[in-house]
Amino acid sequence: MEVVLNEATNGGHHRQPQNYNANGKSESAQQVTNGHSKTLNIEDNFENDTKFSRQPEKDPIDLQFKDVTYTAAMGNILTKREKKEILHQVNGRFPAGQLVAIMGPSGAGKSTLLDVLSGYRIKGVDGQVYINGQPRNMKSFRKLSCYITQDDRLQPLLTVQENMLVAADLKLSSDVSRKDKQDIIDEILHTLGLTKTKNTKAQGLSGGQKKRLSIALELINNPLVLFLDEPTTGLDSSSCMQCVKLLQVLAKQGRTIVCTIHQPSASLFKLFDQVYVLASGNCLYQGSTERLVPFLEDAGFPCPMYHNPADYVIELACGEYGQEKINSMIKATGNGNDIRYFKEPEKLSNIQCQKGASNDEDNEGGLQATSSCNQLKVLLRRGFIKTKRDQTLTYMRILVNALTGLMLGTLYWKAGQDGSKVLDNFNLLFSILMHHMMSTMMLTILTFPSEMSILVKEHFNRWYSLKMYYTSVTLIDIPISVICCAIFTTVIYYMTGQPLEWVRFMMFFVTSLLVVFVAQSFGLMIGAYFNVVNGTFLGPTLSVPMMMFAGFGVSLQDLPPYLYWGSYISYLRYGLEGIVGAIYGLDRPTLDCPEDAYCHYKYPKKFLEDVAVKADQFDNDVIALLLFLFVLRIAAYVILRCKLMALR
Ligand SMILES: Nc1ncnc2c1ncn2[C@@H]1O[C@H](COP(=O)(O)OP(=O)(O)OP(=O)(O)O)[C@@H](O)[C@H]1O
Repeated sequence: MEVVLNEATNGGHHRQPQNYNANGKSESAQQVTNGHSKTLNIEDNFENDTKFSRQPEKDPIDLQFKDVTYTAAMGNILTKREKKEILHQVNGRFPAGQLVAIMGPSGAGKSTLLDVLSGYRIKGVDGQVYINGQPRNMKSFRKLSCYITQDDRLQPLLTVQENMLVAADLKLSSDVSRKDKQDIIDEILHTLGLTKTKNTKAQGLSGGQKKRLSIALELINNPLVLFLDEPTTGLDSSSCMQCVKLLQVLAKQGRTIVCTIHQPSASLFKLFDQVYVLASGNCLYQGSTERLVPFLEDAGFPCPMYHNPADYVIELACGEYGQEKINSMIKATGNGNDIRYFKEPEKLSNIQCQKGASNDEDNEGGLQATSSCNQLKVLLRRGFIKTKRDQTLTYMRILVNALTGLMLGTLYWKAGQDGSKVLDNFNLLFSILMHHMMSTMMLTILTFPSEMSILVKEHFNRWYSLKMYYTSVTLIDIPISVICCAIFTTVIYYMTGQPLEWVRFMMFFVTSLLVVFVAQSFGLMIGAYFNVVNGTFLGPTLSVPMMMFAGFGVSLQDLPPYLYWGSYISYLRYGLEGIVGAIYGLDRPTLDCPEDAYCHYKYPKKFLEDVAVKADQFDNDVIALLLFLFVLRIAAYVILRCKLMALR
C-alpha cells in the first residue's frame, strides 16, 4: 500500500510528493526549508530502522470532541473562588492512525486540551468526547490509552532495564512469561534506540534518552491512543526528529497519537499527519499539515513565501497580525467543527456521534492489569532496589541512631541505676522520644511530595492502585525502622544503666517502636497534603504542643482543666507513660543512692506520683499508640486519595 503525502512546507511554494510505504517509512522525501531543499531519509540519525512489530491488538480509535469547555477554579476555600474559562467550546476530530500535533502559543490551552481528552482532567470540564462515535466510557478508554507527561517522571535510581521490567510486571498480565516480557522489552528498547543504555540508571540518561524511556514504559502494554505533552521540549533537533519519527511509525500502525508541540521546524512539522491549532482556548485550524497552506489562502491570510507555515500560523495565533484575523479563522473552522481540510474528509463522515451521556460504568473489572497482590509484590521489589541503591540514606539512618545512642549514653552514663539522677533519667527518656519522633517524622514528611509526580503519572496510567502503592510505602520502611530503633534502644539502654530485665527492655523497645511508627504516620499525613516547604514547617511546629501535652515540663496534674483534652491527643503522652512505666513501674525496688548524694527519688513510686505518670498502664498505652497508628495511617491514605482527585 502506498500513501502519497503532499508536503506543506515553505508556504506551499515548493511542494514535493512524499512516498510512504506500508511501514510508514519515507522512501525518498524532500525536505524543504527556507527555499533550500535536501533529501531527507526518514532513517537519518535514527539508530534503528524504526520498525515496531507489535501491532495494535484492538480496533483503531477515532477520537472526536464537541463543545469542550474547561473552566478552572482559582483560589482556595478560604479566598473567594474565581472561575476562569480556558477552553471555549472547542470541537475537533483526531482520526485513527494519525499523528496529530496540537499547536499554539504558550498559554493557548494545549496541555489543558490534552488533559481533558486523555481523561486526566475531569472537574470543570463540559462538552462531550466520543470514541468511534460513542460517548467516551472513561474506564474503558483509560485501559486503551496512556498519557506521557512533559517532565520525565522516572525512577532515577533504577536502570533502564529495571524500569522497564517493573512496568512490564505491572502492565502486562501475570500470564505473560518472563521470557516474553523480556522479548517485548528488548524490542521496545531496540526500537527506541535504548539498547545500549539498558544498564544505565535513569538519572544518568540524557534528556532525549529520558524522553524515549518515558515513551518506552508506556508502550509496554501496547496502547491504542497515546497522549504526549510536549515530547520534543528540551531535545536537540536530531533527537526531536527521532522522537517524532518513532511516533509516526506507531501511528501508521493504527494508533491514534496526539501530542502538544511548540513551534516545530518545517522538517519536523511535515512529519505530522494532522495539526490542531489553538489560540486562547479556541481552534484556529484543524486538518492535515499539507492543507494548512491552502486553508490560510482560503481564509485570506496566505502564508508569505519562504516562511515556515508552522511559524506563520503561530504568529497569527499570537495575535501578531491582529485579533480580527484570529476571530475570522475561528469562524472559518467553526471552532474546530470543519473537517474539510482533513486528508480524506469523505472517509470520516461515516462515523456519526451518538447522542447521550457518557457511560462511565465498566463491567470489565478493575483498572489495573494485574492483581493487587502482584502490584504490591512489584512495588515492594522496586522499593527494595531503591533503598539498596540509596545507601547513603540507609547508612545515615543507622549511623545517626548509633551515634545519637552513644552520645546520649555517654551523657547519661549509668543514670538509670542512680537514685540521685532520677530526674536526669526522666529527661533522658523524654529525649529518647524526641529523637524517635523527629528523626522519623521529618523523613516521611518528604515521602509523598518527592514521589507525587511519579505517583500521579503511574497511577493515572493504571500501573497500580493507590491502595497498593500506599501499602508498599507503609511496608517498605518497616525493616530499616526496626533495625534503627533496635540499635538505638540497645545502645542507650545498656549505657545509661537501665534495669537489665527482659520484660522491662521489651516494654521499652515496643513503646519506642510504636512511637517511631506513629511519628512516621504523622509525617505521612502531613506529607500527603502539604508540599515540602509547608510540610517541613508544620511537622515540627505541630510537635511542640504535643510535647507540652505529654507531661514533660508541665506534669499532667498541673495542666489547667480546660487544656487537659490536649493530653489525650498527644501520642507522646502514651509513649512517655509506656517507657517511664517500663523503667520505674512493675514494683521496681528502691534505687541505689551514692553515699555523698541526696536521693529525693530513691523510691520509684514517689517519683511516679510526682510526675503524675501511671506506671501500670502499659497495655492501655500500647492500645492508644496502635489506635493512633491506625487512625493516622488511614487519614494519610484518605488525604492522599483526595489530593490525587483534587489534582484532576
Ligand atoms: N488550574 C488552573 N488554574 C488557573 N489557570 C489555569 C489552570 N490551568 C491552566 N490555566 C491557565 O490556562 C491557560 C492554558 O494553560 P495550558 O497549560 O493549557 O497552556 P499551554 O498552551 O499548554 O501552554 P505552554 O505551551 O506554555 O505549556 C494558561 O493561561 C494557564 O495559566
